Amino acid sequence: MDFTRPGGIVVDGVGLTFHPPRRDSVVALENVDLTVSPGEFVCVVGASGSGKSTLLRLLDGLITPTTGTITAGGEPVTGPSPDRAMVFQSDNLMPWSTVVDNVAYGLVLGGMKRARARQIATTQLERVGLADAARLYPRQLSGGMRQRVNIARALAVDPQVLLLDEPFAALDAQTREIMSAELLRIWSADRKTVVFITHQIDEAVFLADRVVVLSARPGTVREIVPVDFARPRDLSLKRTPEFGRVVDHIWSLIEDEVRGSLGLH
Ligand SMILES: Nc1ncnc2c1ncn2[C@@H]1O[C@H](COP(=O)(O)OP(=O)(O)OP(=O)(O)O)[C@@H](O)[C@H]1O
Repeated sequence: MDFTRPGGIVVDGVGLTFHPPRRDSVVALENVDLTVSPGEFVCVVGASGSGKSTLLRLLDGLITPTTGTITAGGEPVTGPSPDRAMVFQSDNLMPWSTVVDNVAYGLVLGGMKRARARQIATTQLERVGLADAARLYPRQLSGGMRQRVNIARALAVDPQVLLLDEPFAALDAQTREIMSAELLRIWSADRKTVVFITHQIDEAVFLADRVVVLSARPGTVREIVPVDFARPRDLSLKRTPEFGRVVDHIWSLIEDEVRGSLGLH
C-alpha cells in the first residue's frame, strides 16, 4: 500500500508532551506508530485520557508533535489543511445561518462564489438525507440532524481525510446506532480516509476496517485489531456472536485501564 498517495497517513514515532503553565508537564502520547491507507476507515479507542483527541488534533495539524513525524498524502503535516476536515462532538453550527449556508461556509471562506458554494452544499445535504432542511436554522433541527449537517459541512470541502472526534457522543443510543449506519452509507459512496475516535467499542467495531487500541497515559498503540466483516454492513451485524467476540477482545485490552482511570484498582 502506498501511504504517500492522497488520503494516506503515516504517524512515525510520535510523542506529545503538554507543558501547562504552573503545572507538571503531561506526556499524553509516546512513540505512536500508525499507518492509514487511502480510503481506510480506522477507529481509535482507549480509556479516558489515553490521548485519543490529542492524536486526532495532531493528525489535523492543530498541534505539533514533540517527537516523531506525521505525513498525510506524503506531505508533512505542519498545520490545518483543506485536505483534512474535522467533525467534533458539539456541532459548531452558526445559529444565525441557515443549514445550507452553514454547509457552504467553508467553501465561501475558501473564496468560492456564494451561489456555487450553495449548489455544492445542497448536493452534500442530499447525500446526508437533509435536502428538505436546507432553509431551516440549526435550532429547528434534532441533535442527529445537526450532526448530519456537520458531516455534510466537512464533506463539502471535499477533503481527502475526515477526522471525527466522538461525533455521536451527545446523541441518544438509538439515534447513535442509526447515525453510525448512515455514516457508513455516506462513506461508502466515495471512501475517503476516516479516522474516528469513540468510547463505544461496539461502534468502533461496526464502523472500522481496523480498530486502534491506545493504552492509558502515556498513550501508545497497544494493539491494532483488524475487523474483517464484509461490507456493506447493517446493524444486525452487531447482534452476531462473531461481532461480540471482537468487541470482547478489545474490551479485555482496555478494561484494566478504564478501571484504573476510575480509581478502581
Ligand atoms: N492542552 C492541554 N494541556 C495539558 N494537558 C492536556 C491538554 N490536552 C490534553 N491534555 C492531557 O493529555 C491527556 C490526553 O488527553 P486527550 O483529551 O487526548 O485524551 P482522550 O483519550 O481523548 O480522553 P477522553 O476519552 O476523556 O476524551 C490527558 O491526561 C489530558 O488531561
